[in-house]
Parts: sequence; structure tokens; C-alpha cells
Amino acid sequence: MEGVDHLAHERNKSEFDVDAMKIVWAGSPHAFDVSDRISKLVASDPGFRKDNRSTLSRKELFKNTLRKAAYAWKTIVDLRLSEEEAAKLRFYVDEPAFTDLHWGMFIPAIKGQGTEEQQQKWLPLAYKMQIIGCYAQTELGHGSNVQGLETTATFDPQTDEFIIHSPTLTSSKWWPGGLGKVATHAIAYARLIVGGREHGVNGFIVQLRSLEDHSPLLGITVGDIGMKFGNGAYNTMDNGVLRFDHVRIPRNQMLMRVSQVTCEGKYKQSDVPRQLVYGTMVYVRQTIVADASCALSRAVCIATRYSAVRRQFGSQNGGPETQVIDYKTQQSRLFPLLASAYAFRFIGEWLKWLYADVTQRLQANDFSTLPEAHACTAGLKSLTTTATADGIEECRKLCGGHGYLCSSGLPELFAVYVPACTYEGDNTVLLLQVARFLMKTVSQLGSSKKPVGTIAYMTRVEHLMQCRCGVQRGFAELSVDLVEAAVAHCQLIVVSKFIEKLQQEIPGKGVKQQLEVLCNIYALFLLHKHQGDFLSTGCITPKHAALANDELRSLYSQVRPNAIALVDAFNYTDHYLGSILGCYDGNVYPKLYEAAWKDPLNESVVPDGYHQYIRPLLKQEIRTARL
Ligand SMILES: CCCCCCCCCCCCCCCCCCCCC/C=C/C(=O)SCCNC(=O)CCNC(=O)[C@H](O)C(C)(C)COP(=O)(O)OP(=O)(O)OC[C@H]1O[C@@H](n2cnc3c(N)ncnc32)[C@H](O)[C@@H]1OP(=O)(O)O
Ligand SMILES: Cc1cc2nc3c(=O)[nH]c(=O)nc-3n(C[C@H](O)[C@H](O)[C@H](O)COP(=O)(O)OP(=O)(O)OC[C@H]3O[C@@H](n4cnc5c(N)ncnc54)[C@H](O)[C@@H]3O)c2cc1C
Repeated sequence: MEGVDHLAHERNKSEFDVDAMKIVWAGSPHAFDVSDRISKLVASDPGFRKDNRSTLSRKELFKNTLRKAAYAWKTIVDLRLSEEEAAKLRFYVDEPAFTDLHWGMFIPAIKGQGTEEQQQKWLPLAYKMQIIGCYAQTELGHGSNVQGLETTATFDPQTDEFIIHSPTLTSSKWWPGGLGKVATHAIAYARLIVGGREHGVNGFIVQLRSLEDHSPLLGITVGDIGMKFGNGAYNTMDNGVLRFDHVRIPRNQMLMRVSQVTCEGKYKQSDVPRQLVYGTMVYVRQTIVADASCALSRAVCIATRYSAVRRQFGSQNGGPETQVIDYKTQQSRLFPLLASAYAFRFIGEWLKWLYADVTQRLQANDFSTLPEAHACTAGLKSLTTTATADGIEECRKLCGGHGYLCSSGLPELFAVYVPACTYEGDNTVLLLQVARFLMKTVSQLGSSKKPVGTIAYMTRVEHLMQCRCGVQRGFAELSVDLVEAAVAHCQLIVVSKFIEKLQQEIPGKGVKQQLEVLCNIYALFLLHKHQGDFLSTGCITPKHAALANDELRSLYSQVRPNAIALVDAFNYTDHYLGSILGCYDGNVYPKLYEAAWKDPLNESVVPDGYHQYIRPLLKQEIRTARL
């Protein structure tokens, strides 16, 4: 029945203060207040409804996204929301849109790679959304290999301009979000050519469309690249294709914090690492780690609540069947994902600190932690997105057949989330960057340069020094093993930062104890999953492995009575979850049944096409094959 909490019996089992855990999950009382307030604002505003997305055509879907983005922006302006509140609004609006790339990449690129003068000119226009930007780096022929990009930017000293050109089909910009139909400007990455000499890939601000009638400017060919994975999903985003035909831009539209070109045509490289040109990607990678905990926690919330509602088998003397959450197999699949959601939350908090710290150091021209920041953002982006994409799919399977319904919210969540394993850097390519960083560290063992920070533990691998000459053997030849080592390195960071989190003051009855259980589940599940490696390297004995497995089972039993409360702590509204299986009151079956009849296919009892195709079949009016 409506209004009845079908999960009340589960909530009454909780052994900790859920409200205190909500604060831990949000990060602070202030962050919880903002998040709670904005999530309810979005959930209560029909302008942000999203339950009809799967029934819209691509053009209807996209127009609806434009409407929502404009409505969100109006809400932000009318309510005078802060940037923190606006970011939360965008999060709870929960729809990939051009604004993500405008705010998440175009503006950060100007802030990170533009000079003070360029920032003063372009940022006010961007903040007021008087221009809409995108980040145009990837091309049809190159994405991972940035140094392989083919778009050219040739300096013309006669006119003090750059000529931006797409020399080949494969140099067409391909994938940039917001580019296809909306962006008026792009940060376009191109090979800088001055006086016939190449100077690597740099960023250029290029206007694409008229600010009067939105038509593409002279020399610009631009459009959408077409439908993507899933029906609704990421098709709310206009990922685009863009070609330049000798487009001229003023010299001062090359982002010049890293490199400069003077009006005399002299190329200068600042005394900052060239890799700062990649800075925007590093920024987004650290936001993606925080996003991973959000996406995974959402799927886990749905699967946990439904696992407590669903009963199957085990009825004794006509009594109720067994809740599937009580099956050890269900717990062994679900609870490590619950632990991962919390682990990724805390590693996301730490990575945000690391990124802020490296940014502050860069302002003082201290580049000492840039390599570690690159390795951590690349590796943790790879690890958390792979685990989250796999975890969302596992949550769908944990919900049985009903997990495959759009009304479960899981298919759409998966379809929207999975490109995170590719964008902002293919996950394997990024792990190879971590492997390169680890190998460079090994090569420096024994020198005066001592490993610190997240690689400090490597001083304890002195034995690698003896075989150092061995590890010089082809990096490519060893890349599969090196990628595994990179994952292990990142997992060590995740576990270490979870443990560090538990050493902080954590208020609330039973809260720290619950987090300790989740931390131990995360670590022991890894040990169980990779026990072959631990055993073959002599890190543990078979007895240790058996003890670990026993402890893991015990920990699952400790989590069981608190599972619903642990997902309640995410404080997600039913609107944001978008899932009948995950609804707060657990009143699943009536809602599933009601939702079915709302499908457009049920608008008529007799389906379109019956008279044309089915009736002739049934009436044998079509000659039947000899069966
Ligand atoms: C609704 C309305 C609301 C409106 C209001 C809202 C208000 C606020 C809202 C805020 C919203 C924010 C939302 C944010 C959401 C964002 C969503 C994002 C969606 C996804 C979009 C996707 C974008 C993209 O995909 S962009 C393109 C990404 N592409 C890549 O990642 C390419 C990957 N490849 C590379 O990075 C390079 O090619 C690389 C590193 C693989 C190789 O580079 P290389 O130049 O060849 O270098 P290499 O020789 O390997 O190494 C040399 C040297 O350099 C070091 N190195 C490499 N990279 C870096 C780096 N990045 N930083 C530092 N150092 C680096 C490397 O380690 C080597 O060092 P040494 O070994 O010491 O020599
Ligand atoms: C939804 C979505 C949104 C995007 N938004 C943007 C955007 O806004 N702006 C933008 O510029 N780009 C964007 N991209 C593009 C994205 O950044 C690239 O697709 C991504 O960087 C991967 O590059 P690629 O497509 O060239 O993959 P490839 O590198 O071609 O990968 C193909 C395969 O080759 C493997 N591989 C490649 N190099 C190596 C190597 N050295 N060693 C071993 N294996 C290797 C990869 O692991 C992968 O398995 C977006 C992509 C998607 C899917």
C-alpha cells in the first residue's frame, strides 16, 4: 500500500546513526545541507521530470535536454545559486548535456592554459553563458595519442593570425561533447606550425557559430556524429564532428600559458612542463573518480533495497519465502560493491585534495608532485570507472529479470556510465601511464631521489634493483604484467586512504565501526580475488588465505543488518534514483504493475500492425510453408 514503508523492518535493524553517516557520505554538514536541499528542489519540480526519456525520439530527447539545461540555468540565476549549489543542481538533473563540457572542460581549459589576459577576456563571457564552449581534442583518427593529432594551426606573420585547418579526413574533430549542435566556441587542439617548424599540440579558441543566428561560420563544417549506445542514455549529448577549412583566428586566441608565439613569429616555451597542456584532462579525471562513487552507490542502493524486498524459495510451512539478500551468494556479490562505493567516495575526497595541492604548487612553479598527480588521477580514474561499470552491470543481474526493465533505472544508468571507461583517457592507456611512472620510480631506486607519497612503499622493493636491468626489457613486451602492477598500485592507494579516513574523528553512534567493516570487506575481497598472486609471491600462506575467506563471510554477516541503512545514508531521492526497484518504501510490485500500463505500446489493446500483418497470418490468408 502507498505510504507504508515495506523496508521498515530492515531500517529497524540498523546498528548505527544513519543521519551521522549521511554527513560522512556528503563530506560535511554543509555539503549535506546543500545536497539535501538541491536534490529535493529538483525532485519536486516537474520541469526536471525524467521518467519519459525512454519513449522520446532522438530529436525530441535532445530538444528536451536543451529545455532542461535552459530551465536549470534559469533556476540557477533566479535563485542566485552558488557554484556549489549549481553543480549539485546539474548532478541531480542527471542528464548528460552540453553544459557539462562548457563548465567541466571549456572553462577549466581557459583557466589552466590561458594567460591572465586571455582569462580576463573569455571567462566573463563563458560564466554568463554568452558563449557556449566545448573541448575539441579527439579526432576521427586519433584520441589516445594526442601527439598524433593532425589538425594544424599555422602562424601567418603577415596577418598576425593562425590558420586552423583539417588536412585529412582523419583530422576531423570527432566526439567532442556539445560540439554537434550547440557550442559556439571550441578549445581546438592542433599542431602548432611557426615558420615551417612544428611545436607540438596546443589549444586554440575558435569560434564555430554565429552568435546572431547560430549558423556555422565560414570554413566550419559541424554536425552530430549520430546515435550512441542505448536509447536515451548519452543521446541527450550532441557529440560532434568538426572540420576546419583554413579558418583564420587572431594570434591571441592560442592559449599561451605553456607556450607563446610572438607577433614576430617567434616561438617560446615557458619554463613550465609541456604536459600542462594536458591539465584539463587531469582535472576532469579527478572529478570522474568522485562521480564513480555516485554512480556505483546509486546502483548499489537499487540492488540492496530490491534484494531486501525480493523473496524467492525457502518458504517453511507456508511462511514467507527467503529474502534474496539473505543468500550468501547474493551477499558475496552485493556487499563488496557496497564497500567499493564507500571506498571510492573517500578516494575521491583524497584525490580532490591532491589535485588542489598540485594546482597550488603549480602556481608557485613547483612541479615536484605533477608526475604523481598524473599517475594517481590516471590510475584511479581507470580503476574506479572499470569497477563501477562492472558493478552497475552486476547490480542489474542481482535484480534478476526486473533489473532489465527500464523502470529499474539500471539499464539507463549502465548505458550513461560505461563511456567513462573510455573518455578522458582509455582505461588501459591510462594504466600504461601509471606503469611508466612505476618503472621510472624503480629505475631511480638506489639513487638520491627517494620515492615519497603514494610510492614510498617502493623503497621496500630493493630486490627490484638487482633485476633493474631486467625490467628494462621491452616495456611493450611486459605491458600486460605492468598494467596489472599498475592496478595493484592503485588498489593499494584506495585501501590506504580508506584506512587513513578511519583514523580521522568520525562522529555518530556505530558509524566508524560500520566503515571499518566496509574497509575490511574491500581489502579482504581484493585479497580473495587475487589470492593467486598473493600466494605465488609468498605474501600470504594458504592458511592466511583461508582465514581471510572466513573473515570475509563473517563481515558479510555483520553488514547484513545494516545494509539498508548504509544505502539510505546516500540520501538519494526516488526522483534521482529513477528506479521502481530502488524506491525508498520498497513498495515495488504495485509500482511495477502500474508502470507497465503507461508504456505507449499499451495505449491500444490491439497493436498497430495487427490488421496488416498478424490477422492474415492467423486467418491463413498467407500461404504457409509446409511445416
Ligand atoms: C544543467 C545546467 C547547469 C549549468 C550550471 C552548472 C554549474 C557548474 C557545473 C559543473 C559541471 C562539471 C561537470 C564536469 C563533468 C565533466 C564530464 C566529462 C564528460 C566526458 C567528456 C570527455 C572528454 C574527453 O574525452 S577529452 C579527451 C580525453 N583524451 C585523453 O584522455 C587522451 C589520452 N592520452 C593522453 O593523455 C596522452 O596522449 C598520453 C598521456 C597517453 C601520452 O601523451 P604523450 O604526450 O605522448 O606523453 P608520453 O610520451 O606518454 O609521456 C611524456 C611524459 O609526460 C608525462 N605526462 C603525460 N601526460 C601527463 C599529464 N596529463 N600530466 C602530467 N604529466 C604527463 C608522462 O608521465 C611522461 O613523463 P616522464 O615519464 O617523466 O617522461
Ligand atoms: C561519450 C564520449 C564522450 C567524449 N567526449 C569527448 C570530448 O568532449 N572531447 C574530446 O576531445 N574527446 C571526447 N571523447 C573521445 C575520447 O576522449 C576518446 O575516445 C578516448 O580518449 C579514447 O581514444 P580513442 O577513441 O582513440 O581510443 P583508441 O586509443 O583508439 O583505443 C582503441 C583500443 O586501442 C587500445 N590502445 C590504444 N593505444 C594503446 C597503447 N599505446 N597500448 C595498448 N593499447 C592501446 C585501447 O586500450 C583500446 O582498447 C569522448 C568519447 C566518448 C565515448
